[in-house]
Amino acid sequence: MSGDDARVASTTPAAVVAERLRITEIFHSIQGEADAIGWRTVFVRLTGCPLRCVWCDTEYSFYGGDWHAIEDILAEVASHGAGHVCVTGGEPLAQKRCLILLQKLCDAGYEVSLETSGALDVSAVDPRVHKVMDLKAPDSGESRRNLWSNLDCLLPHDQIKIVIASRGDYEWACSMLAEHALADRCMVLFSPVHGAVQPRELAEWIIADRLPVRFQMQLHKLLWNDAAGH
Ligand SMILES: C[S@@+](CC[C@H](N)C(=O)[O-])C[C@H]1O[C@@H](n2cnc3c(N)ncnc32)[C@H](O)[C@@H]1O
Ligand SMILES: Nc1nc2[nH]cc(C(=O)O)c2c(=O)[nH]1
Ligand code: SF4
Ligand SMILES: [Mg+2]
Repeated sequence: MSGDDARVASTTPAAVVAERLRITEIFHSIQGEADAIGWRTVFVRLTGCPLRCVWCDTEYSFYGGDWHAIEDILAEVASHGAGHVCVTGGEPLAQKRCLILLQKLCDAGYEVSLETSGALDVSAVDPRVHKVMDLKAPDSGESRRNLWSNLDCLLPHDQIKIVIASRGDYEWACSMLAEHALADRCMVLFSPVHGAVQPRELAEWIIADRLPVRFQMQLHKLLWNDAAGH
């Protein structure tokens, strides 16, 4: 194939349709986490995750799912008429073509957020995307997976989230806050593991220590208990 043929082939509808992602669910709800909390949002949950946080609330996204063409995902997102889209998982960045989805969602004019574990390189994520990047605390069982070089890829509109299961996790989070000057980089969120640490206890620790972080609870769990698809 000549160079020109290759260019034509790469822009045919068949090639576009070939850009597929494995998806667990697409649903329309109220954003329950991070800076866009409260906005009506369409969630695109990608299947698969290389981590196994012990308290993970979306284990149902580890396996299964269905292949969807990116153009079909865009059409389904549009059908809900929301201005915000949240790409989550599973670990969305475990599928390389997630980067294309993020770019196309931004091109379509949505306010796009990406929930990511912090274990995979975020450097190629479209800069228009608001990254919500976890740092995994020790009780998750996955803190060795934190990719610390990701911190230098964060933009002022991004967020760092630490999900806290115990006083030990809290103290680790305080150390990371100081050691990596986290609050100077972007907004930092501390969130209790649902059903583990008492939310009020975490709130009181933050107040007592005068931390420059934003306390966060998962709003969708208050609204709909633990129901999937919300
Ligand atoms: C299910 S994860 C999917 C995206 C990505 N794998 C990650 O870990 O960020 C989305 C968010 O839910 C949080 N999360 C998962 N289980 C939780 C729980 N039991 N309590 C509080 N937050 C939880 C994660 O820490 C993460 O911030
Ligand atoms: N309502 C609602 N808000 C969310 N924000 C982040 C979620 C996630 O699972 O990543 C989530 C979710 O599952 N539901
Ligand atoms: S990285 Fe995210 S999806 Fe994967 S196990 Fe941890 S919380 Fe669950
Ligand atoms: Mg969730």
